[in-house]
Amino acid sequence: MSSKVKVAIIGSTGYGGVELIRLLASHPQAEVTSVISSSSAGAPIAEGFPHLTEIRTDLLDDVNPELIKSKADVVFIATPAGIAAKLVPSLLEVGLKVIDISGDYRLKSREQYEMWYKKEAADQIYIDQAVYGLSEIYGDAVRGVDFVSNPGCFPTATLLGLVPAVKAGFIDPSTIIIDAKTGVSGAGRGVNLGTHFSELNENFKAYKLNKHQHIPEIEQVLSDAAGKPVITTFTTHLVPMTRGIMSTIYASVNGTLTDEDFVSLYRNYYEGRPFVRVRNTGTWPTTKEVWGSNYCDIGFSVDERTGRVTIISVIDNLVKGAAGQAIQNLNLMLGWDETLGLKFVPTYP
Ligand SMILES: NC(=O)C1=CN([C@@H]2O[C@H](COP(=O)(O)OP(=O)(O)OC[C@H]3O[C@@H](n4cnc5c(N)ncnc54)[C@H](OP(=O)(O)O)[C@@H]3O)[C@@H](O)[C@H]2O)C=CC1
Ligand SMILES: CC(=O)N[C@@H](CCC(=O)OP(=O)(O)O)C(=O)O
Repeated sequence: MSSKVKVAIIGSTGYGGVELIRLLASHPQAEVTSVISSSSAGAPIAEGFPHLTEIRTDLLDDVNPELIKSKADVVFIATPAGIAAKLVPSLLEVGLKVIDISGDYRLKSREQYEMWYKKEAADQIYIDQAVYGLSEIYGDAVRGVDFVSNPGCFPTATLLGLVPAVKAGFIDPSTIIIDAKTGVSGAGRGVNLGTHFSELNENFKAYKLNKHQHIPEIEQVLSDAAGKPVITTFTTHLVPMTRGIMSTIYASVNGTLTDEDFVSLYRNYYEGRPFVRVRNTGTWPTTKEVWGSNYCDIGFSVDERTGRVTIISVIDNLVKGAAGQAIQNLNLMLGWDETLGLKFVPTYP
C-alpha cells in the first residue's frame, strides 16, 4: 500500500487542474486519488484528455466533500471565481486540507473582493483563516496550516519582482507602473470570442484596463511590504502564445543605485529559495526560459537619465502562476522540502 499523501482535484478538467495532474504524476510523496468534475462525473478523464491515456485510467468523481474525504487528505480547488467561496467551509469541515487556486480567498477585505470580482465574497471567518501562499514571501506562514489561498498568476510574477525593492526602500512605491503580458491559457479552457484563434493570432491587445481583479491583490501585498498603503497602475495584455507571463515594472529609484545593487539585493533576499533566479546585469529573461517550469526569473535595468528602474519578471502562468506554486504550498503545508516534485528544467526551445 502506498504511503503517499492522497490528493484530490476539484476542477480537474480545466487548465489549472490538468496541469496539477501533470506535475503531481512525478511527485515523490503525493498522488492524485480523485479527479473531480461538476459536469462530467462518471466519465473517464482520459476520454476528454487523450494525452492522459494510460496515465489516468480513472473516472471523474462528483463534487461531494464526504466522498473526497474518503479518498483524499488534501484537496486542490481549481474552479472559476465564486465557487470556492461556497465550497471551502464544507471541505474544511470534513477535515480536508485545502489549497484554493482561485481568487476567492486572496483579498482580506470582502468589500474589495465584491468590488473587483463582482461576486459575493466568502465568509470573513474563512478569509481570515486562509494563508496567502506567495511561497517566497510568505512561505514560513504556510508551514503546517490547513488552508492556503494560492496567489494569482500576474501577482506572482509582479510581486516577486517588486517586494525586495519595496521592503529595502530601493524604490518609491508611489511611482510603480506595471505593464504585464500573458499567454492565452491564463483565460482557462472555456471558449469565448476574445480568445478565438482568428481574434488572437497576429494580434496584441490590452484588456481590463484599470479594472483587473489582480490590482487589489498586488496592492494588498505591496502595502504590507511598504508598511503603508500603496496604489499602482497595472495593465494587462494578451499575447498570441499559449503559456507565459512577463511583468515589466517601472519605478523611481531612491538615491543612486546601480543594476549591481538590485542584483545583489534580490540574490540576498531570495537566497535558499531555488525557484527565483536573478539574472546577471545586462541580461533579461524571456517567457520561453521558464516555460513548463516553476521558476520566476528576474532582471533589472536602472536608467541614470530618468532615475527609474525597469524590472522584468517572467513565469509560466500554469506552473509558478498556478499548479506549480500550489504544489510548492502543499510541500510547505506538509513540512516537506518545497521543491519536491517541482524540479523541472524549462522546456526549451
Ligand atoms: N489559467 C491560469 O493560468 C490560472 C488560473 N487561475 C485560477 O484558477 C482557477 C481555474 O482556472 P483554469 O483552470 O484556467 O479554468 P478553466 O476554465 O480551464 O477550468 C475551470 C474548471 O472548473 C470546473 N467548474 C466549473 N464550475 C464548477 C462548479 N460549479 N463546481 C465545481 N467545478 C466547477 C470546470 O470543470 P467541470 O465542468 O468538469 O466541473 C472547469 O474545467 C480560476 O479561478 C483561475 O482564475 C489562477 C492562476 C493562473
Ligand atoms: C488571459 C486571461 O484572461 N487571464 C486571466 C487570469 C486570471 C487568473 O488567473 O486569475 P484569478 O484566479 O485571480 O481570477 C485574467 O487576466 O483575468
